[in-house]
Amino acid sequence: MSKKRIPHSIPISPTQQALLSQLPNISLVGLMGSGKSTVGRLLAATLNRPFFDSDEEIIHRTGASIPTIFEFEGEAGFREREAKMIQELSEKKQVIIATGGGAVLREDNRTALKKNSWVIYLSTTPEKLLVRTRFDRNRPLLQNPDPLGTLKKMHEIRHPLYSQVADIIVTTGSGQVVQVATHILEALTQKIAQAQGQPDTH
Ligand SMILES: Nc1ncnc2c1ncn2[C@@H]1O[C@H](COP(=O)(O)OP(=O)(O)O)[C@@H](O)[C@H]1O
Ligand SMILES: O=C(O)C1=C[C@@H](OP(=O)(O)O)[C@@H](O)[C@H](O)C1
Ligand SMILES: [Mg+2]
Repeated sequence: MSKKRIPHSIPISPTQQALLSQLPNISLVGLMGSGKSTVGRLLAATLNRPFFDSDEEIIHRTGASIPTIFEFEGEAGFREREAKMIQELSEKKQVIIATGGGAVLREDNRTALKKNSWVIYLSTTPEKLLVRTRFDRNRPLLQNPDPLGTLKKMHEIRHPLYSQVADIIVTTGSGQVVQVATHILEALTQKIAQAQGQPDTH
């Protein structure tokens, strides 16, 4: 798969920047490979906000990789660490948060995310997700003989939870990372302008 160059940030107008600066936290949810980490980083750079990736924070705190945590503590141990991290990150102000794909499984996590965030669900087909994740050994739940079947099952279970928690649903279909982030910025601008009873700034 050819690696597309992802820019550091997306140019936006000062008016849009000012409008978007009024938003609370922005949290990204969705299945593995939907782009939460990649798109989240780009949004954060564009909006000049700190970026926190739940998985990366866990790795940083424990000094262990996600596969190692799964190996020694099982999925249950990882979910405990994840829940603590989601609670902690949710308390921050004006940040961008990329969650792990399974964060929505716990009601407490969903409540925490909703409390201070506008939540964005990056929705993609299991087939597309497989293409994006198939050579990545860092997702222990997909290291089995039927990762597509796993992604389909996860989609079935989690899609209602992602949808339930989301303020904005973005179907990332064939759109590349920059297009997805641009679309999110437009959707956020429209939504905040609406909330304030102002016309859109485009
Ligand atoms: N919209 C997209 N189009 C193409 N590739 C994408 C898109 N979103 C993410 N990717 C790629 O898919 C892989 C997984 O993305 P990542 O951000 O780690 O997903 P997540 O954090 O949701 O698991 C990365 O290589 C990333 O560059
Ligand atoms: O969907 C999941 O259950 C998981 C998703 C991963 O994060 P990404 O969604 O960023 O890949 C990571 O938290 C862990 O491997 C479990
Ligand atoms: Mg991620």
